[in-house]
Amino acid sequence: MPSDQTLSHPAAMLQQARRIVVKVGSSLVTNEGRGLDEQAIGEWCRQLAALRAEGREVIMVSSGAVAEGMKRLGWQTRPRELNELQAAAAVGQMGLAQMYETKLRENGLASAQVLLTHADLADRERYLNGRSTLVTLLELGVLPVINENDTVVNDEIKFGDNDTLGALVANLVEADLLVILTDQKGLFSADPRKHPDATLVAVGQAGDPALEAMAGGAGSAVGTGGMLTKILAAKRAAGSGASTVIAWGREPDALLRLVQGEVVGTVLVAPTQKLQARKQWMKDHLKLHGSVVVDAGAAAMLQQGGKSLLPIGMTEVQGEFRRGEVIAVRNPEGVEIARGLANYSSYEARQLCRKPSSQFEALLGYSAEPEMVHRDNMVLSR
Ligand SMILES: Nc1ncnc2c1ncn2[C@@H]1O[C@H](COP(=O)(O)OP(=O)(O)O)[C@@H](O)[C@H]1O
Ligand SMILES: N[C@@H](CCC(=O)OP(=O)(O)O)C(=O)O
Repeated sequence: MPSDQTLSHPAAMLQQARRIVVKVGSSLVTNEGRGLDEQAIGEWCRQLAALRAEGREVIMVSSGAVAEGMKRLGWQTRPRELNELQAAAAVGQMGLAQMYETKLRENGLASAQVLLTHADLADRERYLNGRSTLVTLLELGVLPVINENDTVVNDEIKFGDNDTLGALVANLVEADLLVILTDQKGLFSADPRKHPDATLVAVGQAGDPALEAMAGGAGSAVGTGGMLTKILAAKRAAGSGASTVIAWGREPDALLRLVQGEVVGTVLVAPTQKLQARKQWMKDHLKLHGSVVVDAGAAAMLQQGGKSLLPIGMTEVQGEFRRGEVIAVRNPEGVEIARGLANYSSYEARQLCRKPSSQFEALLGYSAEPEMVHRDNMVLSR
């Protein structure tokens, strides 16, 4: 549970956020459907560059492809046919990517376009691939700009829900903070478009069912998820220990003020810390598929050194598993000391036992990660 201290004073949590996912909705990005809002995108990119300069890692999740595509195709009303929505998304995504690339470059940042589907993140192997690509981009100082891959899926444009994608990305990279920028100042006690006397919620606990009751559907013609998907996204993000902020996208310096500890909009604090959340997730969601036995040196590196497991320390591979499945790591006595996601299948792992990474390419025919289980995907057993 967040301490009462964090709930009443979330400043320290905001200041300490190192890895941040920022999501902006269609209505903001496209000026309520009137076309890409160059000034607003430029403003966010300026702030993102400032966050990077402070050493924080940032990922942008941006909607707006359908709305921009409709404008480019001269469509006044949102089509009902899914294939037309998908076509509009394909047209609009070109403009969206181009605009972010230009504005980020103006602020000295390299960018990358990443199009994802929910199914990509549900599949264990693709999850690892997606995670490793995003983490590599962050390490390279490149800012990933993510949207749904609308060409091949249509659930998202049907339900219009990039808020969920933002939360899934926060889960994927184990972000500290998810910031959802929208066209309202935050979560109000009721939809402010219908209830002008509604009051702004400053701080709450992610996952609190009372918040869901306050949230209504979308208020604009281009936004689709409304506040409920944002509240549910906060709950989902909290599953990996990320807190969520819902704030107005045109609030001056919103991102910069947040990381200085100011409560801007609505701050929904995650009830569990990242490490606890990761342990819980491994326990709840994943079935154990096999084990690797390691030598005493490797066991010590894991238990005391805080290191990843390298194949050179492995002595035996037990059971059959695929890349991305959960395996146990056992010490020479057979006692489980850790659990984590395997970077290699059991077939590959048997070839890599006791081998240094310099030989992986010759043994497997391709070069891949030096670790059998990366530290970020591992929890120590007690
Ligand atoms: N309790 C609430 N507080 C604030 N906004 C709400 C609430 N309930 C519903 N809304 C509506 O949600 C809209 C934001 O969602 P949406 O239009 O999907 O935006 P976006 O494109 O940013 O995802 C607001 O314009 C507002 O009308
Ligand atoms: N991925 C699509 C739709 C996503 C969407 O509508 O989300 P949102 O505006 O955040 O509620 C797009 O870029 O238009």
